[in-house]
Amino acid sequence: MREEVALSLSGVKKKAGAFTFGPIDLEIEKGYCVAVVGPNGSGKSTLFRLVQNLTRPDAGSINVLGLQQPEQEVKIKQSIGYMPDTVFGFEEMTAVQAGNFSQQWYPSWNEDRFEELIRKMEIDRYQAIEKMSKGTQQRVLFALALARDPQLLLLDEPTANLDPFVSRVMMEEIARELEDGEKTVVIATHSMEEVRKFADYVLFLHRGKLLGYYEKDEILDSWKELWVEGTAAEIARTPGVVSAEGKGPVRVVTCSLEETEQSLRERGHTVLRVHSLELDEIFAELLKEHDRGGNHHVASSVETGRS
Ligand SMILES: Nc1ncnc2c1ncn2[C@@H]1O[C@H](COP(=O)(O)OP(=O)(O)OP(=O)(O)O)[C@@H](O)[C@H]1O
Repeated sequence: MREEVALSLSGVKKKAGAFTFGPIDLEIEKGYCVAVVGPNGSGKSTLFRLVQNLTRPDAGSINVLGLQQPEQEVKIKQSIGYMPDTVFGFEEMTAVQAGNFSQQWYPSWNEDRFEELIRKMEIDRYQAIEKMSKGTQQRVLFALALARDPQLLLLDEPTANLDPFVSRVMMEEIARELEDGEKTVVIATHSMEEVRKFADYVLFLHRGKLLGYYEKDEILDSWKELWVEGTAAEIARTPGVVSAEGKGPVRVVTCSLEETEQSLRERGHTVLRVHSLELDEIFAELLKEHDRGGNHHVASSVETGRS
């Protein structure tokens, strides 16, 4: 049976000055955590803004939890807990005032949860948000997003400016949100620790384009670094090989370990060692490949679904 879709983008495109987002086709299933990773300016925040109709697309359609943008924008907003990367709209309020303001708009608002988060995040209840440090403002945004008890949480670099202690508390709270598998959580992040800890899927963005949408465990299992006897030129043509560099032994990066190993063996190459790659190393390889003009992993990876 087809799993329910939390978020679907079809042919979505947005031009903003010199930057073009998309066109992007994407489906995120309900109940999973997706990490959106990409260099500065790759379009992570733009994606979040498009989903909420804070930015209007030039083309394409966006569906959130079965509701269509922009026709059902209000219902969509009520189902989303959005933590933006900066405060906007209620800077003069205190955290408590911002909470009171929010609960008028969000029927699922959970005041007990808000109070709990204020306490755990050590937020000053009576200080104006504009007077708070950047990190404390982030804590408020986080508490406001989670207290909405949303079906879809969009977190834009949640721990970016936080000290390690609060960062840890926040990560525990994110883990708690994911516990019952009911919520869909999308996190834009530069933190590979967050990706490792939470993500079921990883969505790679680069210059507004989708470089790939992968199941995290699958990408970690299939992308490997091999050290192989032979020459880079002959090994480069092996199925699955993304790059082959150096001489005796050759450093090979594959996106399809089994296929590459089998093919190398059949052609008489000895694989000396196989190493795991970190997600940021895989991303760097994807970027290099994209810049070389090859993006043959993208189409298949976007279709990759949970079995
Ligand atoms: N309102 C706007 N008008 C014009 N350009 C914009 C606007 N908002 C964003 N951009 C541009 O869109 C591009 C993508 O920005 P976006 O904030 O989505 O990237 P990001 O991946 O979230 O970056 P970061 O990791 O730095 O947060 C950038 O080139 C940015 O300058």
